[in-house]
Amino acid sequence: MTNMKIPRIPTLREINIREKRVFMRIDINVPIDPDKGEILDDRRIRVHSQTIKEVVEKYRPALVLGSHQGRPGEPDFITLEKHAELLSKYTGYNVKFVDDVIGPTARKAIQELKPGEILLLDNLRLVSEEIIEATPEKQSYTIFVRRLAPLFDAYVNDAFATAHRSQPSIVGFPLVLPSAAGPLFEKEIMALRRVVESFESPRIFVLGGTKVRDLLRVIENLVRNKMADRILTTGLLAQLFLVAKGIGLGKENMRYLEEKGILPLIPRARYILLMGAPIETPIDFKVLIDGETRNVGIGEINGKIMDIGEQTIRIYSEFIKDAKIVVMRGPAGVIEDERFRDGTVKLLEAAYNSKAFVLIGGGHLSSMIDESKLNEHIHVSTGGNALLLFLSGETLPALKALELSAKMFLS
Ligand SMILES: Nc1ncnc2c1ncn2[C@@H]1O[C@H](COP(=O)(O)OP(=O)(O)OP(=O)(O)O)[C@@H](O)[C@H]1O
Ligand SMILES: O=C(O)[C@H](O)COP(=O)(O)O
Repeated sequence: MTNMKIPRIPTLREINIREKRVFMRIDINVPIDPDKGEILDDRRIRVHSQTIKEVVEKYRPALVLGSHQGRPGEPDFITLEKHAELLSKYTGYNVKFVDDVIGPTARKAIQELKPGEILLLDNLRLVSEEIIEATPEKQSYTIFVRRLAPLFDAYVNDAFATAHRSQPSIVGFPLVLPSAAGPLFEKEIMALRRVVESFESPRIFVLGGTKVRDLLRVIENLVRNKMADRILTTGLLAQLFLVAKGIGLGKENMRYLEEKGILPLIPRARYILLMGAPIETPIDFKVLIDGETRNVGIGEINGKIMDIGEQTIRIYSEFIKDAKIVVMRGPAGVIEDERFRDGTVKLLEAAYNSKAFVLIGGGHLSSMIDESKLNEHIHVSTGGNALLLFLSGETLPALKALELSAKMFLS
């Protein structure tokens, strides 16, 4: 158990959105094929569609949806036309789309929306202010918020997966509009209580993917709050810790880590190890060399590391099987290529078969779940790093902003 307390946040039962004009922040940031620009997995869109449908049927708001997709400069930074088509398919409503966010076209579309209708704005990160992190107070003065807030009666945050970003669409609106957490957000917080308020151990965290900077912050919190018995590393995080341990990964992998801006994090990773963090690293990898895949031990790495190896899968699976709490975020390998999905799939299988309470987070990782294997011991979060930062003891900016909003509009 940790000394964390989960703040009370306003829900839809506490604000009036019936037939009102509502801005609902969702997170339909989904994995995108870097070459074709196609949506690789629409799980987040399906999950949000269910909630959107419930809200529209229950309250008939004129509902304006906003989400980001990717980050400027990355291949997955695209506009949201395809997202709107899938939202229409899964909600059964004709979800209108406007290729604008705060300009005159968007504002006109918002003002013309009628109760029971749904409009999706374009990628919120097309507005430069949206990629800047600042306090809720500062964000409430952005052009973004000042342009759109006057058009709405209320704001709903259903984007748990972006709750760790102190960006205008997450923390700016709650200070100027009556606000609440959406149904999905509320459900995520209930699941997290199970992990935070339990004594059960061993508590295993399986951390992978590429958002290494975010993950180091999580690990530092986990160590400080004694939240983890073991941290099993995969993805680029595993490579960083191996380098921090002084294990050579070969030129090709070092060059890749440099391109991804990961090498400057080596001292921080070394410090985490010196602090005695329970970090486990792979003992073998699946590599790509001259177009062939091979399983190699960490003493003999050549070729490009693409997934964790067979021995590591076996050892990590044992830890997962014997755990009481398992938290997983980020894939173990380059899952866009089916040759490198074994690590991710096998660790997920260990989680399905474990007696532990399992929390699975992250867009790419969630896209690999076999939904037929899920059971009541498994909560699939829409959040990736938001989930982890919360679990590791950080106050999520979105929760702080909703708490401030409740004090201003609901007390
Ligand atoms: N060894 C590896 N080398 C290069 N890329 C890797 C490796 N292992 C995993 N990846 C990449 O990690 C990416 C996903 O990382 P990310 O941190 O975004 O995970 P996620 O599950 O989407 O979490 P979130 O939802 O928080 O983004 C995939 O695009 C995958 O190709
Ligand atoms: O996938 C996620 O973690 C959320 O959508 C946040 O995305 P970001 O890391 O680009 O802010």
